[in-house]
Amino acid sequence: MTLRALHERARQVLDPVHYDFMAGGAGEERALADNERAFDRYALLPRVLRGHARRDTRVDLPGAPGAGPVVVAPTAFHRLAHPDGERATARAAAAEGAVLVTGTAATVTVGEVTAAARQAAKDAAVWFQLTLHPRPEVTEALVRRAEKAGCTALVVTVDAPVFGRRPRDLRNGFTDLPPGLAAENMRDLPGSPPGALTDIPMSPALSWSDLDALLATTALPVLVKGVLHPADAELAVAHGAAGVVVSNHGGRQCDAVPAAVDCLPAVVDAVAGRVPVLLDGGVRRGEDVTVALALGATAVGVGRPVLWGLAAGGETGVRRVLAELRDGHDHTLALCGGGRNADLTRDMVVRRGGTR
Ligand SMILES: Cc1cc2nc3c(=O)[nH]c(=O)nc-3n(C[C@H](O)[C@H](O)[C@H](O)COP(=O)(O)O)c2cc1C
Ligand SMILES: O=C(O)C(=O)c1ccccc1
Repeated sequence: MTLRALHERARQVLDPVHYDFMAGGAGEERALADNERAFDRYALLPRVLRGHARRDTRVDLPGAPGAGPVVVAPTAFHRLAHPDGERATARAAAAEGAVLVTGTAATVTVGEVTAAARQAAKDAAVWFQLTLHPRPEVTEALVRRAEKAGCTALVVTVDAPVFGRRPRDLRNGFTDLPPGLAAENMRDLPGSPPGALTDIPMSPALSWSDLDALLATTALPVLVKGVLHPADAELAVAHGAAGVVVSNHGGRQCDAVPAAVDCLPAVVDAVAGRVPVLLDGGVRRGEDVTVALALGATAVGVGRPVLWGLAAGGETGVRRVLAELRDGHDHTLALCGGGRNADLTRDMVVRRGGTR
């Protein structure tokens, strides 16, 4: 099944309210639409006769040496898509050599997620996405859970000082998980009542000093996710981030922002090779991976396509999505005369309908 067919199947099998939660974005969904459209505006200018007989598209990421170039971006509530939820996603990512970012809003505990990943591949890398809690002791408890589970990096989401306003969810009245599902990592945290807690507090009071505090409590590498402005990328590196994720949260936060991939080159320039730069938002085919890497990304994240694969076919569906993106990129790299991702350079990306 193609990625498009998996999406169509997912739309058929999902509760329409949950489909809307996954597919939708903030405001008029302009940022959401632009993430995908932006890739249509880039074209690749292959180089020829480069003599690379073999290819290797693996990348080195914090806590994940030799990982595939496609990372599973953190998305909330996988058990809405499939009864096995994040367990199925973890097995699929591990089997395909992809880093899985599980997180604060997972419906399976981080310990069960890492166990499922390791069962599928003993060297599987799982990262933990963290929503910084206004009370530092809560954040710290989450970090301890991720460390104990064997996560090899943390990803701090910084583009959600407040929750985005999403018209589809407001119209559908989607405010809570169905009975039996919960944000399992949020159970029994310090100062919270025992039992399930689906409410993940966001805080506009957070600042770079909260990142400093986090870095002081963990030895894990910490990536900062949700950077669009090059000055923030510079700050993230200066504060000790091990990586920067260029992302507009899949168009789910501020609707007025540009497509994530359009923000990538300026961030890559600001970071100047000091740490890896990842890109997520709108990656839907192997060629999109190639374009992002040619523009300077070390790896890309995918959100919704993984949810469509999960809803349509559980572990198998997710494996299809990850394999298709990885193999599509490998094939495009070959067509561009490359043997390694580093053979893709920015001069090989031009505007469609013109030359630069
Ligand atoms: C249903 C859904 C839930 C998400 N939940 C989170 C989350 O809990 N934390 C986070 O940092 N990003 C979250 N994201 C954003 C993704 O990590 C990623 O930035 C985005 O999905 C990438 O765009 P794409 O869906 O076009 O690939 C979510 C995205 C979706 C679609
Ligand atoms: O929906 C999202 O984009 C998201 O980031 C999120 C975070 C916490 C709980 C639910 C969703």
